[in-house]
Amino acid sequence: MTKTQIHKFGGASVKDALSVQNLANILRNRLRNNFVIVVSAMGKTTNHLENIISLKLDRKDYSGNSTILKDFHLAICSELFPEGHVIFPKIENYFILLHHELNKSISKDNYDEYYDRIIGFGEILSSRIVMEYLCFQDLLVLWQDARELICTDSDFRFAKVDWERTRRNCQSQLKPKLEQFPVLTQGFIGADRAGRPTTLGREGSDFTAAILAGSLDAASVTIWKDVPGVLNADPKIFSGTTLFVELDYQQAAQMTYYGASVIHPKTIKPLANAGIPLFVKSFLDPEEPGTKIHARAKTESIPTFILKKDQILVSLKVTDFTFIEEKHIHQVYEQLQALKLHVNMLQTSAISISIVIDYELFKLEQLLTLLNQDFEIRYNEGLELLTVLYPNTDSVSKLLDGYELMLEQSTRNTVQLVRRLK
Ligand SMILES: Nc1ncnc2c1ncn2[C@@H]1O[C@H](COP(=O)(O)OP(=O)(O)O)[C@@H](O)[C@H]1O
Ligand SMILES: N[C@@H](CC(=O)OP(=O)(O)O)C(=O)O
Repeated sequence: MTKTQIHKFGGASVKDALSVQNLANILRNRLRNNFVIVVSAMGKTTNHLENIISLKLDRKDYSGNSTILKDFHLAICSELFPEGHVIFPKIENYFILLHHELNKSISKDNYDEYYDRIIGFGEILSSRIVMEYLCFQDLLVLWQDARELICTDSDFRFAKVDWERTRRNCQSQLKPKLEQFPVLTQGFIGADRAGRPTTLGREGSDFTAAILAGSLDAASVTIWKDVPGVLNADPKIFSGTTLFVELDYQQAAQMTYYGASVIHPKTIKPLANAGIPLFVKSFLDPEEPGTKIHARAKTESIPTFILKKDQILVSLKVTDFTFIEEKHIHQVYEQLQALKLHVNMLQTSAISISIVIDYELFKLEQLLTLLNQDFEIRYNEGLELLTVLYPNTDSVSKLLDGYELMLEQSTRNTVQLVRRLK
């Protein structure tokens, strides 16, 4: 029996009608049974849905934004399908459902659960359009709701996978279908044990592909991107980048840990555990080999640059004339964990702790409230965290031109700079 292949197409690869046609062309000679297609929301749909949610939270009118989103999807369908195709009433129905959900009440207390009920509409719309288009092109695929497969806890927006149940669902529900047909499903979304929609964290569709691969003992995962593969820096920010032909799991995981957004950070672990290779390929140049991430890769230690924007540097100073001790770090980390905030960089001195965190709605003010009894807190927003792996003098010297250095940390193989535009 042929082993399953998983192919994931992100927002950029389904951002308009031409992209969907390109996706169909990529799949035309590849589709077979035991083949799973995972798709994300089209283009920037998830960001648009996030805007709608925050308008709703602020009790502002979101109807114009929702009309724009509907027209965006209908316009793509108009280019892909003839008038009267079944997709048009389907899209209308999804937007009726979306409005029904949006009409429910939202507050800071139920924000995360509300968010997960709304945000997954992007993936549902996209997967339905892509599936109908493939079938319309005589490329028969079955549509599968990922919420029936990916079982999670109820930690809305950051749900953790229940691996055992997910594997059971994949083996009992998905595998029999796959033996006969290719199946198309959504990334990013799942459901808790009560069937309530959950999500795996922003940009989590790569992770979905890895979860399905692990649960189906797949042969490989391919994620299709708008870049030639994994490069030593984001080509949208840095010039003269170099393609990694191969990476081992550890090097790839390290890059994603520091913020190389080409692969979601949780993607590598399930694949490494099962020894499943990950291919990162360009949907613009599908016959090019891209990057292969696997256990026996010949790795290159070339300078690698990773930039994280929207960073906040928080400095917490003890107020009782003691020095920083383990208990202070423990206290800070406990509150960060409660707020689900991840520390991108930590530095301690005699009397203060400095942490660098991502900007997250409401979170900074909550952190300040939780810690301002015991610490004098200062913070700077709108910063960048630049990590250089395998640095050399040449590669680091120019990184501060035009920037003010706020914090620096180096090890033998890593330099991290927190910088602010002058
Ligand atoms: N080291 C890197 N190599 C290649 N691309 C990178 C790297 N770091 C960041 N990127 C960015 O990742 C983007 C692709 O990932 P992403 O936008 O998440 O794709 P999608 O949402 O379509 O799955 C590229 O367009 C590029 O700007
Ligand atoms: N659509 C979701 C999930 C995702 O993974 O998207 P993409 O594959 O386009 O990064 C998001 O934007 O967060």
